[in-house]
Amino acid sequence: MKPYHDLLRRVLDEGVEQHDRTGVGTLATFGGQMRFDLADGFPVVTTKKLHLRSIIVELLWFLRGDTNVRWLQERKVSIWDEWADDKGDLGPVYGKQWRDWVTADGRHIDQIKQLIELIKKDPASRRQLVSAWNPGDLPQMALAPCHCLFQTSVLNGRLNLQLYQRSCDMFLGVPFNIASYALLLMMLAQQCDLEPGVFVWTGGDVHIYSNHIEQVKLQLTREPYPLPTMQIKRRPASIDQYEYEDFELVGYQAHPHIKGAVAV
Ligand SMILES: Nc1nc(=O)c2c([nH]1)NC[C@@H]1CN(c3ccc(C(=O)N[C@@H](CCC(=O)O)C(=O)O)cc3)CN21
Ligand SMILES: O=c1ccn([C@H]2C[C@H](O)[C@@H](COP(=O)(O)O)O2)c(=O)[nH]1
Repeated sequence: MKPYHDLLRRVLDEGVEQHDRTGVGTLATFGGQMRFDLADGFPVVTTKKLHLRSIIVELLWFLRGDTNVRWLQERKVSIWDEWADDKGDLGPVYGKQWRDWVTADGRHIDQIKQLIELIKKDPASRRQLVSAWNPGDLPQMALAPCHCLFQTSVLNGRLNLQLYQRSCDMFLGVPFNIASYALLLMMLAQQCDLEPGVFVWTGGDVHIYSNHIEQVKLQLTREPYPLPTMQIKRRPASIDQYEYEDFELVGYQAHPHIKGAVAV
């Protein structure tokens, strides 16, 4: 996870103080990139223990097309609670845009299904994109999408994926986002009979919240462990049929968890 530590260090060293929407305040830089070759192991932070169950359940929730937190809460995942209304709704966030984007002329587009069909039919296509950024729907969303666009590419029988994340909470959100998209890449590759390749993470406003600075400094004193491997124990018939029990992270060695408050 050297790219992650290097970027944390860069934000600490070069970040400028910024007053942000939440009122907490950040150290911010603009533009950053990290590359993780899945052949080198599964990219999960080892300098603090990550709660991988929340990450897997959240990804399955996106893929269900779900935008209500009840399904997450039934599985003891509370990371979206602060943004939900009293019915548990978040508005047309990721799940809606990925699985049921509604066009101006009333068509319903399943971007994930179309992506898989396109990768299989035309692996050389340079149009393998999924967007959660739907300007018409933004006012109804509880939070504008942070991981807003991703593209895949097939080279030498390997599926690569690049994410564009417009706003990046380096201490809390980004470790979740890296692991989540690495897992999505593995699932897409499995469904398309390809090997997982490189995950490229590209960030816009890359920041550390002022109440995470001490945690980040502690984290950077720790020596990373070798990366674990992620095993998908069966090949479900479609992207809709993965379950939490299908995933096993093997050999995850990590330093103790470090707590940090989420800025709402
Ligand atoms: N400020 C902010 N940062 C984010 O990362 C973020 C948001 N807001 N809003 C929407 C989602 C929700 N996400 C979250 C929210 C909370 C945690 C969090 O508290 N993580 C704890 C463990 C919590 C758990 O697994 O139950 C951690 O220590 O990583 C992580 C991502 C990512 N997003
Ligand atoms: O997956 C996610 C979701 C959210 N974040 C962070 C990035 C920002 O700190 C906030 C969003 O605030 P905006 O004012 O809408 O930019 O949440 C993340 O890192 N990853």
